Amino acid sequence: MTKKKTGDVILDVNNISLRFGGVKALTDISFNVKEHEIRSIIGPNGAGKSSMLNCINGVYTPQEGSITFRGKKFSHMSSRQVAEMGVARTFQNLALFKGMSVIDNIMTGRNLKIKSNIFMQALRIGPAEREEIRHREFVEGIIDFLEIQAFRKTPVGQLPYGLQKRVDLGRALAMEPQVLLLDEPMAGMNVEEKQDMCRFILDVNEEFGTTIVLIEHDMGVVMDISDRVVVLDYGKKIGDGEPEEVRNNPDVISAYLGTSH
Ligand SMILES: Nc1ncnc2c1ncn2[C@@H]1O[C@H](COP(=O)(O)OP(=O)(O)OP(=O)(O)O)[C@@H](O)[C@H]1O
Repeated sequence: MTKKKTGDVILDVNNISLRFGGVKALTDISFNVKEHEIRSIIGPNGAGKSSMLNCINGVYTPQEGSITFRGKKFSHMSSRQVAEMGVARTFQNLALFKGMSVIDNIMTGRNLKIKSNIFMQALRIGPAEREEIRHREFVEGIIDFLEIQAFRKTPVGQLPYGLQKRVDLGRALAMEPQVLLLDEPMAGMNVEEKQDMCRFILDVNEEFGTTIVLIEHDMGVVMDISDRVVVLDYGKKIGDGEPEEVRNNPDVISAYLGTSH
């Protein structure tokens, strides 16, 4: 297999520590993510993976450390500011509007891009109407890409779980992100749904050049699609490298087998 070409560092996590009262969720974590890379974060339950993602996208503010995005360093940033910088996220527990249609859910991902004010949008006048048409066309493109045309008007709550996860991915893609954070995109899926999701993640990465940071428990998937993997255990980094390197790391093996605790 030819080695994929990745670019410069787009996201640099520097010495992040995060505590909740007495619980050390993350201790002095550093790693970087390169442009166009699929970078996975793995680790046993409670290792700190979601906390790490929450620090990157501004949900949690770490007590120590900083995150540099395209050379711009920040230690406190709101989720909105992070989104405006081109970082989108999907959620472990879906954050969709169950009563709304697929198309309307994906449209919510365009919110940051909508320029006309609420008054103009409500009346659908002039530029607001043209803008809405442009955004809807963009969203239709995502619906085609994710092969969910048949469900465009279906309320999301009526779809099987695997398709709801796909809609969540569509909502994140509607933001046209440079970096996409995926929190367990395949959790709870059957084998076929996992294969589909894998294909979409690879296509997003290859066709749009989107950098992907992935949390996933399925080791087969992680080892198959990741360029590099960072491993956390009890909030500490115990491994970092290409899949083969990580797979053979004795600390990683013992963390997964439970022999180190
Ligand atoms: N909001 C919170 N308040 C208090 N403790 C928290 C909070 N979020 C996470 N923690 C704790 O921080 C540690 C890391 O949790 P986190 O959810 O980041 O791990 P994880 O690797 O994503 O786990 P899982 O694979 O089970 O989703 C755990 O001990 C957890 O209980």
